[in-house]
Amino acid sequence: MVQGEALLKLEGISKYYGTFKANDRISLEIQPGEIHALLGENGAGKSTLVKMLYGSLQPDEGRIVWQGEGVEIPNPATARDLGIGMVFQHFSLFDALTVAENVALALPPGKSLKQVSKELEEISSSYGLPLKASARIHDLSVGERQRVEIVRCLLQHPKLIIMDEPTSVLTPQEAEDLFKVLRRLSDEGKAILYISHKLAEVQALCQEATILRHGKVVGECVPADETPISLAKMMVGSDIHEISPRDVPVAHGEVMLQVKDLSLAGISGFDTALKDINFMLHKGEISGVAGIAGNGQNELFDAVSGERLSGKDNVTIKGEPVGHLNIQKRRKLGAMFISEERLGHAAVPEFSLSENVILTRHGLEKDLNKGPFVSRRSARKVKDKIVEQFDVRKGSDDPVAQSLSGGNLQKFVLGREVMGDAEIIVVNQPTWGVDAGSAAHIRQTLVDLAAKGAAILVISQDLDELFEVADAIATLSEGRLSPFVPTRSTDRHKIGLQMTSGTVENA
Ligand SMILES: Nc1ncnc2c1ncn2[C@@H]1O[C@H](COP(=O)(O)OP(=O)(O)OP(=O)(O)O)[C@@H](O)[C@H]1O
Repeated sequence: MVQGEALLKLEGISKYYGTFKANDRISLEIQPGEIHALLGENGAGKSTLVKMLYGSLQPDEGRIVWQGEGVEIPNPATARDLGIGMVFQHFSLFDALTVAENVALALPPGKSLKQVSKELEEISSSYGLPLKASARIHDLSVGERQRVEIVRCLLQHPKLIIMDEPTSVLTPQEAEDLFKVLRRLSDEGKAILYISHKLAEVQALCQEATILRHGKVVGECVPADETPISLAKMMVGSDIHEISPRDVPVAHGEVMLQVKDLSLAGISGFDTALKDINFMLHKGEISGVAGIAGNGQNELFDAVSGERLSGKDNVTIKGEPVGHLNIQKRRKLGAMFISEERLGHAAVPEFSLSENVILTRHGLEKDLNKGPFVSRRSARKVKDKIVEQFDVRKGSDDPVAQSLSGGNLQKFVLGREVMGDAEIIVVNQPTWGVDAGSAAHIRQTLVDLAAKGAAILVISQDLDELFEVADAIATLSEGRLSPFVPTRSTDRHKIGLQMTSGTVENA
């Protein structure tokens, strides 16, 4: 590689899905040691672009120049051989295996497990990413799992590391630790391509940014010279909306949802047991449950929604015991549930959007039911309404759910559930992977619904989000829920510490 030469140069890269152009003649340059942000709204084409760099998709047009030479990257193994590593947003580790076994699987064969263990412990301690080679993945926190991914990537000696929303699963303290590691990697000459919707962190960390809109490069900038608002404006092409919070403390109205003495053992070895959970959710109130993923969030959601049954009196909706009732019966009582896992759980991947409307809204929306039949025309109308109100971007009129970008599918699923007259809304990670403009829209929708009297429980790992919308916050740690405290009487630091301490007293 010639001195002063770009590490990576993309020249007019395009990618089509059918006739839809997801990347449109993208050009960008990354220098060695540069932390380069790739920004853009949901569906702007970021994942499509990095998949081509990692060899899991092939460009239809354009050239990838790596260290001064044109290259083809037919598969991830070639990307790794070239020195391009990726830390995935959805962790790709095997739960039942140890750290060393997971790492060994990604390395070329030939090294003994003992050798791999030694190397990984050396690299992990030298970078301040403590890990035990013999630990089983299912015993690790989400932050620790991310460390495994990073160490695994570092063992392949990458010159460029692609990171897709790495802090979305971390506490503020863990995110700070990660930034230290990334700055050190950059000082050592490793470049990082960093995708994030958190614009403040992009400003603190990244030296350069490329902004995509509708598959095209619409700008390049030095993030530190911008503000989160000006960055968001470049991405969206117009001003983004700021949340207008309710400034009056909420008077405690009628109890809409109550969870009482709820303890549930984990079903498999990998679930978290819920331990003596107690709380009340009142009319017009937004309560936020903070916590690091894997501390019982999904189990709590499942128990409240009826995905998993409990004792009859453990859960009540408007005073009626429902612990023994399934999710459809709880929906009929006016409650809506939006799960974290969009594909497969909240939406059927191979179904069109209108078919996905039918899934949760049949029996609730009058027009959808024509006697014993379902009206597809009405389902398409409901779909159009959601798409318009929640600005869902898609490649065709009624595409299958799995073709939407992550953030757009989230907007669709949330829109589907909150349309209509839900009195109680329970939502798990409402804006995970959603861009800044749409996240603001979703949060505003929740605040407005509460102002109209809905009782809302928001389970979220995003503390900024909870501080923006919630009237009261509790933390979930190792299956125990702390008492709710009014948001204005606590702060991010205290809640962040409580999330990691695991010593929370139950209410
Ligand atoms: N397999 C596919 N088939 C058809 N269209 C697709 C497919 N994958 C992505 N798309 C479309 O391509 C566009 C770009 O998607 P991509 O996932 O690259 O966006 P993104 O910028 O990474 O979004 P997000 O921030 O939501 O992850 C979207 O409009 C999406 O609907």
